[in-house]
Amino acid sequence: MDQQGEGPPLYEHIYMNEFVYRKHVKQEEEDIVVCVCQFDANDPDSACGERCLNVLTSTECTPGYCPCGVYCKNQKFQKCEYPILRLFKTEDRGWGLLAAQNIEAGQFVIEYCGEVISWKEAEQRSQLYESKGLRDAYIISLNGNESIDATRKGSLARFINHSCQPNCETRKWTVSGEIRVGIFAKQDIPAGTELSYDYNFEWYGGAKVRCLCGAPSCSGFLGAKSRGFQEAFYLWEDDDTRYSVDNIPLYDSGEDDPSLKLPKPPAPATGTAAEDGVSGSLTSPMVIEPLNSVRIGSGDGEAAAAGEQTLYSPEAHHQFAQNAMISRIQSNAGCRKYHIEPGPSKFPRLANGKTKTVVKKQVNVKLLAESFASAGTSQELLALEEAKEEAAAALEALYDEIRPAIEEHERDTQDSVSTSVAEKWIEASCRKLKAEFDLYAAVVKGVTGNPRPLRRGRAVPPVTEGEDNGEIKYLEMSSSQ
Ligand SMILES: C[S@@+](CC[C@H](N)C(=O)[O-])C[C@H]1O[C@@H](n2cnc3c(N)ncnc32)[C@H](O)[C@@H]1O
Repeated sequence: MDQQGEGPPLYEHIYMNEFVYRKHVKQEEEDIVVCVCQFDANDPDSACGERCLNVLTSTECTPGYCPCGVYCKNQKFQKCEYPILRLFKTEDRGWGLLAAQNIEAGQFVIEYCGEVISWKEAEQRSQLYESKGLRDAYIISLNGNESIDATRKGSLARFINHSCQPNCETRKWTVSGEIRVGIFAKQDIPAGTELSYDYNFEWYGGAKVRCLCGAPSCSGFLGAKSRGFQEAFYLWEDDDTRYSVDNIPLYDSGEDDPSLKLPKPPAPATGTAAEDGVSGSLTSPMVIEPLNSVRIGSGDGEAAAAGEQTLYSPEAHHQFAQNAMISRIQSNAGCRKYHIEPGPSKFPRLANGKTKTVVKKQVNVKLLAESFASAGTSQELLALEEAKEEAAAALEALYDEIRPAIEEHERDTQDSVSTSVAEKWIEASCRKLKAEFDLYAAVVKGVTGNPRPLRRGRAVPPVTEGEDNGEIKYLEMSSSQ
């Protein structure tokens, strides 16, 4: 929010991205895609309207090359063709941006300009801004390697606030060989309406910031729907009720053997995470994603209390960045095509489209194995558990390895992941599934074929008279029986 009291926030206004750590791509002539539109004075859509090949691929026409010349309508980023917008001070979210004229659904509103920096630089700057107490986040993710930082230099787009029910959305366009981020109207926006889009905040373990968008579907906090945030704060979500770490009743380990007991369902929340009073700094990069992306967020030091990484150590940041990447990739086009997911999802989708956060029950195989009388079964279980863990680790490692490839394909070409990457992934997933299957099959086999409940009177080997006091007894058998 406003760092300078009542005055306008200090930043340098720019109309184009500035390249800080590298030069702007120099587009070769043979790389320029020329459309086949022909200007027709009677057809307003003829000069690079919706049918233009470049428009269809979210690429702007290059001045001097477009057959429609000065009539070309597909150079909106380059010509800064924005509707009239007005900066205003909101009551509770610092500055915001208004439509000062009616805007039509689909209309290009403004480019999100700033300094194009590497992802590493974005991490460092985030830490710096955090340490300086800057509360507002202006860094967005541009592609797998780069971000746009509008903190010091930017366009008016830097003032658009987040909403969980936004009237605008972000889209990526290719302009002269570079990807640029535009804000587009999702719906007709009457003059005087505040503009908003969904930030898809990346959560790095920073402050939990209450979302003040006021939408009925508001998620409570900026980034609350991000995977990392949910993992840190929510264990369970039922329709509109979220059960956070704070709400889970303490389990009394003295009651019985926890490994053999299912977790109790959480008690109804009295103060869900969404009700915690929080404030704090927020300098984590935002992620600008294609429309089908997962939301990602920003958060706070409670993560540390919850056993998560602490704020902004390089390792911690890397860790969170990885988690965040996983969230994004889960829903990108390439992964949908090949059903690539970063392991079994902790957030299954409900019929109403919401996610349900469930705690995966951890079976303590060691204890389970001990409860089988047969030493053979025990050993088999332990060996299979080891195989399962190895396969899971291999899958995780592979995921980290192929993540940049998936991102590159998703972001730069909006295309699917390459077949070889997908095949590698499928192979590793199968290996892990097989290891899991073998383990659980062995457990079942151990239960059905080994510790078999026997009662007197059945056609089973007899037990000694007097032993039958109603208790279930187990008979030692070999696991192959
Ligand atoms: C890109 S800036 C938006 C402009 C900002 N309001 C300003 O005064 O410069 C993003 C920051 O605005 C604030 N913000 C944006 N949307 C918000 C929301 N829905 N609820 C609470 N704070 C919000 C947060 O501090 C966020 O980090």
